[in-house]
Order: sequence, then C-alpha cells, then structure tokens
Amino acid sequence: MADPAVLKTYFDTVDNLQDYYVERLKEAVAIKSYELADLGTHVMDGKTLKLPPAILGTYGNDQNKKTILVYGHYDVQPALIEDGWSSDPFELHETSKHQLIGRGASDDKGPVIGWLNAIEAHQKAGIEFPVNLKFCFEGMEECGSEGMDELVVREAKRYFTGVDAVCISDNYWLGVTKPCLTYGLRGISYFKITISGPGRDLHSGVFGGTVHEPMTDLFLLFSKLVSPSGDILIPGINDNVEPLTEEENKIYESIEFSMNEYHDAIGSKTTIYEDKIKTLQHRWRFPSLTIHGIEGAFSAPGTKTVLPAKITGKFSIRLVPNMEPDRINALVEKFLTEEFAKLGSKNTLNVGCVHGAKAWVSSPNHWNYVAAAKAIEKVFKVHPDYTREGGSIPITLTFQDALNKNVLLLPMGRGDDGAHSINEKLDRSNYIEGIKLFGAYLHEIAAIKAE
Ligand SMILES: NCC(=O)N[C@@H](Cc1c[nH]cn1)C(=O)O
Ligand SMILES: [Zn+2]
Ligand SMILES: [Zn+2]
Repeated sequence: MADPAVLKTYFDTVDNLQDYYVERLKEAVAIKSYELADLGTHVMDGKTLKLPPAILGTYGNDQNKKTILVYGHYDVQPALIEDGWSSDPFELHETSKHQLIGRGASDDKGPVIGWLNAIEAHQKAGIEFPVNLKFCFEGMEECGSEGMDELVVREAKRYFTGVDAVCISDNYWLGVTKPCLTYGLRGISYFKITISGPGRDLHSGVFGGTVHEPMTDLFLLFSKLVSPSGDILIPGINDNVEPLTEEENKIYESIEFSMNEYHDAIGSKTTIYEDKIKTLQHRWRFPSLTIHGIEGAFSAPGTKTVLPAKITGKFSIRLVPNMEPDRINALVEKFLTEEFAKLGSKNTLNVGCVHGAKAWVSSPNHWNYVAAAKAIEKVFKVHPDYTREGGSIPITLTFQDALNKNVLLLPMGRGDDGAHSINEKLDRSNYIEGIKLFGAYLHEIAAIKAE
C-alpha cells in the first residue's frame, strides 16, 4: 500500500496549486491543435500533408523502479462558435458550476496536462517520484493516429524498452459520479463515398430533372446502410460478432449506470433501448454505423438552389472483437458498388476506407489495474466499476501487441463531458482529483512492487 502520509502531502500540494493548474489548461486549450502540422507526411484527399509530431519524453531512469508509459493526444476535434458553442471554444472558461468549458478540456488536453501537473506537484512537495515515466503524446489521434503504428513498432525495442505497463487517460467515466477503469474499446473503419457527375455545380432550375444528381444517389446509398433502430444492413457485417452468453449478461447487471444520466448526457430521451443492459451492450460489444456528414453539399443558411456536382459522404462503423477491418472494408465496398449499380445512374462512384483500427480488450486482473483501483479508493473512497468504451483509441492495441505489456485506460472526465460536441467541459473537481489519481496510481504501482 502507498504511504498515506506521502499521499496526503501530494494531495494537499495539488489542492494548493489548483488555480495555477486551471490557468495552465487554459493556455493549452487556446492552442488550436487541429491546425498544427510538422513532421512526416501522409496523403489525404489526394494531397500530401505534413503530420504533426509525436512527443516522446522520459522522466527518471532508476533501475529499481517500474517504468510506466503514459499516452495522450494533444490534437482536438475542430470547433467553431457557429456550431453552437456558448463561448469561444478555444478560450477556456469556468462556469458557476465549476465546469471548465473549452475544446479539448476533457479530450484530451486535461489528462495530458494532468500528467505534467502530477510531476510538478511531486517536485513542489519535495516527494520522490515513485516510478520512471515515459511519455508518448501524439497529434493525430482524432484522425485515426496516422503514422503512429509505425512509430510504436519501430521504437518498441528502442525508446519503449523497459516499459512495464501502459496507462492511457483518454476516455470518460460511464456516468457523472463514479470513477471507472476501462479494459475494452471498439475499433473503427472510417469510409468516404464520393459521387461525381456534372463538371461543375449547376442551377437546379436550368438543369434539374435532366441530369443524374450525385446527392440523390448518395442519399439512396446512405439509406441502405443502417436502419433507424441501429441495425447495420450491409450483408455479412455482423457474422463474426460473438453471441451473447448468460454469463456475460450478468456482468452488466452490477454496473452502476443510470439511463436518466445518459439521457442528460445526450440532451434528449431518444435512446433506442429503454434499459441499461441493452444500452451498454450496444455501446460496447456490438458494432454500430454512424453517418457523419457530406462534403460539397449546400449547408449554409438560406435557400440556394444549387445542384451539387460532386459530394463526399462520410460514415464509420465501430468494430468489436473478431471484426477484421480488412474484411469489413471489402464487404462495405462490394455492397456499395453493387447498390450503386442498381441505381442506373451515369454518375461515378468512388468508395474507400480512410482509416481503420481493431477493437481492444485487456485483462483487468493485472497489477496495473489493481494499482489503479487502489488509487481510486484513496482519492474517491469508492471501488471503481470496470467498463468497456464505445469509442476508439487506435494506438491502444498497438501498444499492447508491440510492447507485449498490459494497457490500462484510466479516465479523468465524466460521461457527460461532451467530447466531440459543443461546449465540451471538464469539471474542475475531475481535473484536480484526476491529477491526484494519476499520482496515487503511480505510488500504488511502486508499493505493489515493494510488497
Ligand atoms: N477520445 C478518444 C477518441 O475520441 N477517439 C476517436 C478516434 C478516431 C478514430 N477516427 C477518428 N477519430 C473516436 O472517434 O473514437
Ligand atoms: Zn481522445
Ligand atoms: Zn476524441
């Protein structure tokens, strides 16, 4: 067990520094990190773009201590005030309810800065740091971690040598009150469908009714992908999904999860399922298909009577264990090609997967999880729930496989933080208690080693 007196000194120091830490997060949020570009290149939409750098760092090199690799990402989802934000998304501000609102506050700048704050609090408190840390902070996570697999595989026996376990803080509590440890993620296959016809955008009054319209074709294809109740309609997609067992069903019963809180996080009661078990299962262990948007379509206010000439529809499928991205991609491309042929349109279809990642499931009995559970008990005075996550962090499985080490997901934010949405927030208490949690987790790891 970690020394309670050391933890108390650390916790008190974090409490004393909390306003300073909020200011630091403010500086991080102000960086529009979907615009950063630096090392390496990748090809997107036929253009060669520079990749932002991954930041690798080391803190401590004591052979008698365990080495923990901490991963996070400094890139964020795009955000514009016109999307409906109540204030500038890149100016962190605190509400009267002590919510820190700003793009990336929860996903993932709060946790990334949180690790750095945990180190600094040790320095300021004069406490010996309990482990060696290695950092890996990337800037492409929100675009499928382009370039990262190669980096991790290449550095597995170089920079990452000596790593004993991995910790990622890039997800959320299941609800709004209880911390959790997360041992599974869904994977993702992200697709673009481009349909082109006329050589330029046209006047719909002059040309409408006389040309095959790309938008009409796209909507017909979109309508074939998924039913309103979430069933994926592409043949073969569900073939490899593991059937539910009685035993597995029981796991979900004990998990603390409120449909009311879930409705609050969604902002409506429009859930497909009424009960928690089905909702959790469809979030964690069944695939889902989401249509994200259309590039090239008219979307501004007003009544422009344009006939768009070329449009790109975007959708993704969240994958579960046993679903191989290559097989899924082949099924999707075949299905869409056949369905498009049935339309009898003279337009041109181009369909492809832009990035993919497999699902990940870990072993929550490992000492990495045991240490984190003890730390949660110290900071929050509760035993955590063990959860899976519906989102994807593509690099997780790569760390597990390339380093052959256990990976833990240790979330800082709450289930209603609104990641990827407008008014993303991180509660001040989650930020500050999260910094305590990170430090306590590292102390519990050191204590397990000494036991
Ligand atoms: N916090 C994790 C997260 O938001 N991950 C993204 C990853 C992704 C993959 N392709 C595009 N983004 C997610 O949407 O799950
Ligand atoms: Zn993230
Ligand atoms: Zn994200």
